[in-house]
Amino acid sequence: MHFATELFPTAEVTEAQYNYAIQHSTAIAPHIDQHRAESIKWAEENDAETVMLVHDLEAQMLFWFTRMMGVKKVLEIGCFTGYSALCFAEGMKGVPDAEIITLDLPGISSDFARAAFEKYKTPAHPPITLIEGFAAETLPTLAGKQFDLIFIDADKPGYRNYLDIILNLNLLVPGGVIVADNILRRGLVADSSDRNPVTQEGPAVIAQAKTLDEFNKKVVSDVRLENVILPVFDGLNFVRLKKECA
Ligand SMILES: C[S@@+](CC[C@H](N)C(=O)[O-])C[C@H]1O[C@@H](n2cnc3c(N)ncnc32)[C@H](O)[C@@H]1O
Repeated sequence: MHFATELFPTAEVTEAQYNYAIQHSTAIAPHIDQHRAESIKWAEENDAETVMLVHDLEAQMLFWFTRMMGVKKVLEIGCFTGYSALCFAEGMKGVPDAEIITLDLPGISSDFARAAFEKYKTPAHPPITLIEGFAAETLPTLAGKQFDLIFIDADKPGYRNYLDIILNLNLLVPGGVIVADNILRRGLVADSSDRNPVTQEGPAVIAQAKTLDEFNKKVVSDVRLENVILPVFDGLNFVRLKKECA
């Protein structure tokens, strides 16, 4: 049985299922929907890629997941316009001493994100601090801090190094979870043969997928970690640091 094609028989049915899931899942707060619309408009006007934003349903999932885990401290690698960071903030609304640190390169998307964090902040939401610079350089400056949830959604070739830094500097609390996005990269990680039409985009996308494969292999073979990869959106790897590693 071809599991995926049985469950998602055509592109139209898949789209309909995603829309159904969005409509029948707890709605995201209106200001986050508004920020998504503003981000898309901003991206179109500034020649940035709207595809960078997490999917609407993924936004609902990040909010829900933050709530479910009772998260207090979030680290995000890859802020872009701040959309996913606002989802985490909503998930931690009302949680005492909660905080979010998000990393990205200096530039206009970071300026836009910072303005949004200011615009949508309330006394009930945790503060969001955006640190600009190459994540490989800014991550080590967080030594001494620990996070319950780390969302990796930046440059794909960097994932493997970010994981090493996180583990070497104990940035993840034992029992904490890393959520790594895009780890199946449009199917290329599992199948980069000619069967996958994405390969026609050139060798760079295949090389990028190879780095994600290395990340996934490192995760599953590291005895300190336990994980599950879900083939939803562009692929999510949920990675938990075992408690006995404390
Ligand atoms: C997919 S977007 C993040 C989207 C965001 N999580 C959201 O859904 O709202 C990836 C971001 O990673 C940033 N990025 C790329 N390379 C980076 C690096 N070396 N260090 C820090 N950030 C980087 C990009 O500037 C971009 O804004």
